[in-house]
Amino acid sequence: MELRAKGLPVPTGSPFTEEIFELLERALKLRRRFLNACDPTFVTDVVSPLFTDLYQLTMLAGYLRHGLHEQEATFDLYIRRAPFEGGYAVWAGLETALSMLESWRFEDVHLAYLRGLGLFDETFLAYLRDWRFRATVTTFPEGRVVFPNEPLLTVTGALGEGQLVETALLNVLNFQTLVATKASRAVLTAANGERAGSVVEFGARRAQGPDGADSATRAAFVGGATGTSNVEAGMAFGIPVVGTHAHAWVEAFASELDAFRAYAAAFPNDCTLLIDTFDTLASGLPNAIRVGLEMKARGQRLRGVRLDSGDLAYLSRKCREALDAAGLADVRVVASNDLDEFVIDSVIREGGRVDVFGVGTRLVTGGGPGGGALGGVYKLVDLAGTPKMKLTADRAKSTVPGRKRVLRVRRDGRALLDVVALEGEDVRPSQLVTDPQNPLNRTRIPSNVEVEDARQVVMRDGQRTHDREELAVLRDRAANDLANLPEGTTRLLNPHVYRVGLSEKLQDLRSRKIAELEASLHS
Ligand SMILES: Nc1ncnc2c1ncn2[C@@H]1O[C@H](COP(=O)(O)OP(=O)(O)OP(=O)(O)O)[C@@H](O)[C@H]1O
Ligand SMILES: O=P(O)(O)OC[C@H]1O[C@H](OP(=O)(O)OP(=O)(O)O)[C@H](O)[C@@H]1O
Ligand SMILES: O=C(O)c1cccnc1
Repeated sequence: MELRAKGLPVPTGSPFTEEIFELLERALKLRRRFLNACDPTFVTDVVSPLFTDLYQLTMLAGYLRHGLHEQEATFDLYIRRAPFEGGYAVWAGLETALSMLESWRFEDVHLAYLRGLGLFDETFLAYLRDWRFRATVTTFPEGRVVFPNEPLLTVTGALGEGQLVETALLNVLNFQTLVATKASRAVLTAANGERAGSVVEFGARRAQGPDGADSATRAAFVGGATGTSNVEAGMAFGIPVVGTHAHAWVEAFASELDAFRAYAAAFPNDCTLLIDTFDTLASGLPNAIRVGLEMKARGQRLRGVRLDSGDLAYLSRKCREALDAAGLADVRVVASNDLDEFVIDSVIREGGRVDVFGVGTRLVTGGGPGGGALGGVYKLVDLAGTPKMKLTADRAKSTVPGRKRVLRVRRDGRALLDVVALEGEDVRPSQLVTDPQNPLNRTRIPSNVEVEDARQVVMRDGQRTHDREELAVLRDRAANDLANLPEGTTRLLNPHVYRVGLSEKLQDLRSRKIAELEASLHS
């Protein structure tokens, strides 16, 4: 039928009409703003306001029915643990999330689908038709280094608006923060080398779907990767695209030498040769050196050689020695093959001479111990001026009620600790702060420090309060923060635990609330 000609799948017996498919096409176009956090002109496929868990919609319909949807609610988004058993996280995905909040509208096609579920009445669907995100968002700037147990992002506005965006906010911010943090770990480790290496991201083929790949590329760049092999993300976000060639190129020619010469002829200004197709030291390296010298004689430069198997420390040293001895000291050694911060660390400790680390799978999937997913949560902490909290069996892990501010305490520019206080509360040196996970662990804010608000309002009435920030600004912010943490905070193994403390008033509120809830449970 005609609809098939449009390339859209038509389920057998589908109730969809031609008109609805027109609407679907329009909705798909609307989705295109989402990933495009840094270049509003770029068009890519994105998510709609149906990117939510069904229970957000059922709760919202229920709030509407009971007249609660307009009550002013405050939700805090936070993490309970730093990813990768590390000491920090790099806050990423904010621009993406804000683009989404700004653009979400329920189109006819969405409403038609929801109607078809048979769960919702027309009053609710009419409410959704006019639904806009008009709330206030307060958060850390993107790229900032952040810590567990502090509100990273706070939404204040109508209950019905704050509730609906939970799933998408968590999805975007959890994933990009995970990947940016992973990237920063590889980048900091690589930078410790004798010839400080850089990290480029090679993960598209192993990422969780195309949108996962694009988001991961963006986040990896915020975390300090210098380039990507993902061309779509390169275009969307203005990230430098980089690459070598694959084994297939070598296999496609009669010999490795022919393949190298052909690549050099095709890309004289950007030629990095993969030297492990047959035998790295006996064949790949000598052939690459031969081609490098031929290029040099033509006034060109072989840019690099890539190692993709074997002991990368040993082989990179051998490459460096042979390249230097041949007068090709400016040819860089690129390494890839299941890299992560731990392999990079090992290669460097063993005297490896790698200039560029191409990191794929373990970066874009945020894999490794303590990784896989970031467990950020989004909790209601105040409703119509009444602080709210959720109790857990382990009382110390219960949520922290109330509307808050977060302060970063620095000395000589270096971050020392973060204080979570009540909104409007004055925070000064020498005040006591309490560990959110252990009320017995208290400390005083030191003297001779600067105390600054760590978060700012980035969206008011659903509109951004600032222009979009360039990706390069976010990345510089992350690099600068990472360089100004207490010693040991970025260590891979058993890092220093950066202190986050609750102010006295906030701790009092939390204790009172726990006592109240416990009393009501036992009455
Ligand atoms: N010096 C090193 N220290 C620690 N790990 C290393 C070092 N060199 C390489 N590795 C890692 O060792 C693992 C095994 O690499 P190796 O090339 O031997 O096997 P492979 O991955 O099966 O090879 P291939 O990709 O050719 O199938 C890879 O994850 C690689 O990142
Ligand atoms: O190892 P990653 O960190 O994911 O980096 C990307 C990998 O992708 C390519 O390999 P390819 O997909 O061709 O397979 P391979 O593992 O057999 O080399 C490349 O040669 C890297 O090894
Ligand atoms: O350009 C490369 O070398 C590359 C790209 C993707 C994956 N692995 C390697």
